[in-house]
Amino acid sequence: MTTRAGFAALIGEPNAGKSTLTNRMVGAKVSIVTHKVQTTRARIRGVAIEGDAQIVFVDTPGLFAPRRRLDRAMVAAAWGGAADADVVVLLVEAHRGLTPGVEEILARLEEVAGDRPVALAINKIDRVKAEALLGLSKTLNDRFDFARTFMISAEKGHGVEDLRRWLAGMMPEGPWLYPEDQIADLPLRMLAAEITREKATLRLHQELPYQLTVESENWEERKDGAARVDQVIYVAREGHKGIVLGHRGETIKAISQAAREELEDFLGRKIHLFVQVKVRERWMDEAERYAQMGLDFSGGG
Ligand SMILES: Nc1nc2c(ncn2[C@@H]2O[C@H](COP(=O)(O)OP(=O)(O)OP(=O)(O)O)[C@@H](O)[C@H]2O)c(=O)[nH]1
Repeated sequence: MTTRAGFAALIGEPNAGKSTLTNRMVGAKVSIVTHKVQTTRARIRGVAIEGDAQIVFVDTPGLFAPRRRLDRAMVAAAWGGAADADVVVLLVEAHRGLTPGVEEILARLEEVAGDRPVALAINKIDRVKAEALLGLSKTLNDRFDFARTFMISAEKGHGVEDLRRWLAGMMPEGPWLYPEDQIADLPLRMLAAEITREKATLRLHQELPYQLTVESENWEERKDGAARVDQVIYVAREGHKGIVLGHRGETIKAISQAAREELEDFLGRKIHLFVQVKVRERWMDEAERYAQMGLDFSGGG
């Protein structure tokens, strides 16, 4: 069987319905969390499976109205995410139409999308009359050469299947990017890995900033509502292991404690976090592989 896999970037103004749509396409579990994650830093919203295709929805955090410096960096990352994707979906709210915010996106869409196909999804069609929809579709299609236009209601589910099927067909042929049993909590794993990486970087005072990666290898839901998370901090050399461990393991203890606290705070639930250190000399290759997928775990910027 030929499999397909790739990345789809969802862009749109705040409130356009990106989370609700992801929810619909991916399954209920991740959405609650990814919605929160979306406002911060994770780059994957969720993974959908449609027939033999795997569609990875890439996040575009804080795409609009940058206020602080950090936000500007996030905006750049957001557009970067769109540029790395195989296909871009622009979500526009049916009842709001061509707002200044949508104008702003359209102005940069060509530059960002390059030769990648861009689909238009007019969302919240349950809020307007059919006549209004046709007018809006025409207005928007006059402004940009969309590969397809979908009329959807992410909330009610109308048109979502069509969109997902189309996206699946747009994915390049290739092996699936994530094992099926991991996709439900992938955004959680990534978030947890990013937090630990950040704590390690802070703690190590730039000693090994570009030379460690963090992976959440196991995420286990417990009956009592807590989760057990097993992570590995990978370093490039044997000698680096001691630096991360610290005297009598004090450094890694401090790192995992800080990471656990932030993760618990963020998710509002109890987390049992176990962090190990391992050597992986070829991690640079891995970092490159992730970069090709539009991800950046290396922190090397
Ligand atoms: N009536 C209607 N409401 C919708 C539809 N899709 C989303 N909404 C609502 O629109 C609001 C925003 O939806 P979200 O999915 O959170 O939007 P978002 O684009 O992820 O928002 P940000 O994360 O702030 O960028 C929520 O109250 C949704 O319930 C739809 O098809 N119809």
